[in-house]
Amino acid sequence: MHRFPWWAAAFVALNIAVAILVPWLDLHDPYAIATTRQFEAPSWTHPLGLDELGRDVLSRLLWGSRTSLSIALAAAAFGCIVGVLFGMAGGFLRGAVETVILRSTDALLCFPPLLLALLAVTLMGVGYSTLIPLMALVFLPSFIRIAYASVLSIRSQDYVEAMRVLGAGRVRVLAGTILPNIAGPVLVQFSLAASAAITLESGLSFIGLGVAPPTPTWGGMIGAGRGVMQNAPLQLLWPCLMLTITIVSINMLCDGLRDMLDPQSVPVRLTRRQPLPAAPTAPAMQEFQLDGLDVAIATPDGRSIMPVQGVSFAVASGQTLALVGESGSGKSMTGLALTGLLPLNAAVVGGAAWLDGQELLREDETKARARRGRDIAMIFQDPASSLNPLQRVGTQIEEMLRLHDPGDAPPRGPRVIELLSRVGIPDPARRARAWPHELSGGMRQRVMIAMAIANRPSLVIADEPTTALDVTIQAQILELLAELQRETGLALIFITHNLPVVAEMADRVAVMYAGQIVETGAVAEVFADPRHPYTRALLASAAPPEGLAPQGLPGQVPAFNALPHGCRFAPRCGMRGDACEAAPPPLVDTAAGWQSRCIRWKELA
Ligand SMILES: Nc1ncnc2c1ncn2[C@@H]1O[C@H](COP(=O)(O)OP(=O)(O)OP(=O)(O)O)[C@@H](O)[C@H]1O
Repeated sequence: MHRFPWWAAAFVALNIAVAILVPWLDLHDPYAIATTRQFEAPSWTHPLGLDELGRDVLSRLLWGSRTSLSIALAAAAFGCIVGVLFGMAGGFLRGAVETVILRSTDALLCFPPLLLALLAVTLMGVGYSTLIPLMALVFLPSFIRIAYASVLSIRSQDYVEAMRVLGAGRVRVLAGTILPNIAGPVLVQFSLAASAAITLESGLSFIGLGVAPPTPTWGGMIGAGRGVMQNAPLQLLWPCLMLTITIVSINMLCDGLRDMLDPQSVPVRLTRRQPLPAAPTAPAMQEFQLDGLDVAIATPDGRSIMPVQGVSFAVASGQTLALVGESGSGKSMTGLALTGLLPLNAAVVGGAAWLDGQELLREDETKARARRGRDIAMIFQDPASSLNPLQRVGTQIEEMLRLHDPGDAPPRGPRVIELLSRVGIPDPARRARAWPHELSGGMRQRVMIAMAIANRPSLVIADEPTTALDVTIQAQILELLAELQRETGLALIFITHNLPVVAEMADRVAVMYAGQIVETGAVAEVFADPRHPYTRALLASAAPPEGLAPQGLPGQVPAFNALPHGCRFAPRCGMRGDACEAAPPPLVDTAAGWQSRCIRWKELA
């Protein structure tokens, strides 16, 4: 669960309420002087005692919060609203508007805040009407910069473009789509500005440039307390304490609000229930073997779901295992669990995996990191976002080599060119110096493959590696993967939705449904005679018999927090019977190396 900082919110709310209601509170007069009662100790009548002029400290502290908070919050809010408006306009409209706004911001930044304060006070005198616009001006550039940079980074995102394609006007796109998406950094900046404004106001009051005495302010109280701190340290303690707690609370509150606005900002961490039990002895039958993998994900309501449950398979050296299934069936989570790259809110909670006889799931992060890219490599779906846009492709491949062979290795340039040439990139010496954006999608995926095989891994996990490419390029990339596999003998786990491709290039297939394997076996056998109704339905929707249109599969994959008690596929299955809904079916052997999770598989054959 996102932990909202309730205590911080309560403190800020209380502080603001006191600042507003202080004239109506039953407090001593903060200006009433009693020179004979200087520094009187705390008592029931004066809970925080009296100050150097015999004035009630509690009353001055609470009246001080009215002064300090009103100036700080008004200045930060004013700077925030104006700064965000200008920053968004500059980032969205670009051109002359952008130039004028940015150059004016630069000019403002040339004035040191203290110098600006001295100038303003000299010209306009001390007081609210000077401090609020002055501080707003000091914080304005930071808001303009934050809003401008955030808008620049998201203005070309697909979801912003989609709003424009749908016909939304500029104001609507700015207010409805861009503003909520830049709210996180703006809120953080607001908390910093509000805290800085409280400190600045206190600092100015401390040196006599803020609100004029005898008006109570925290800075004024700190200034007075400093002079007597040897004899009456409490005079300094109370305003400092108030200042510190207020600043910490405002920062925590703004961080909490940012997390609430952005569901992705702090993923819910899964509380690791127990460490994994010791792994059974390595079966070491195949290059790679996975046994009973369970992955749990924490949900925002504080519970957890199991998007991968009891998944087992093996891949021999030089073989390809295809993981297929509808979207959300747990294929990618399985791949990420094997590489130790699960999101923060997910964890492996059961099972064991062996690669070359070494158990992977119990390794600490240092070992797992050393293994990634060396023994296990992963190829992702979209080469455009997998390559670093700011590094030449040759440098990125070199980096991959250096990561696993640091130190005085022989020059890596020739190996980079050899790798580029091996993945079919023409003129590799020149292409090594290209930026990712200068290459086509197919070329970029070839570069990703070159990076994946650079350290000669034993296992490659390719997660829909051709989905982002056009059909002709898809065929070339698949052919390249098959060739490399023949050459190097690597074991390949191929995650895909494309069943004809599976038929073409995989040796074995594991069909996943709602987090479980429902059928697994040799591709030729499973595709010719599927022994689970889900496999049959998938095949019918992908490659229908001659002359028939593809048949869709009615219904939806069940949500992981509302799984059926019995067979997970039963609600969509034309063959379901009472027994199917009564208990979860086990994965049973239907022949050697061929398993199905259907209790009626014989009727299918
Ligand atoms: N970061 C996350 N936080 C919460 N739930 C997640 C997260 N990532 C994945 N899931 C959930 O885990 C389940 C399995 O997701 P996974 O990405 O493994 O599916 P998939 O079979 O690879 O789907 P696709 O083919 O669309 O990539 C899905 O229901 C998804 O909603």
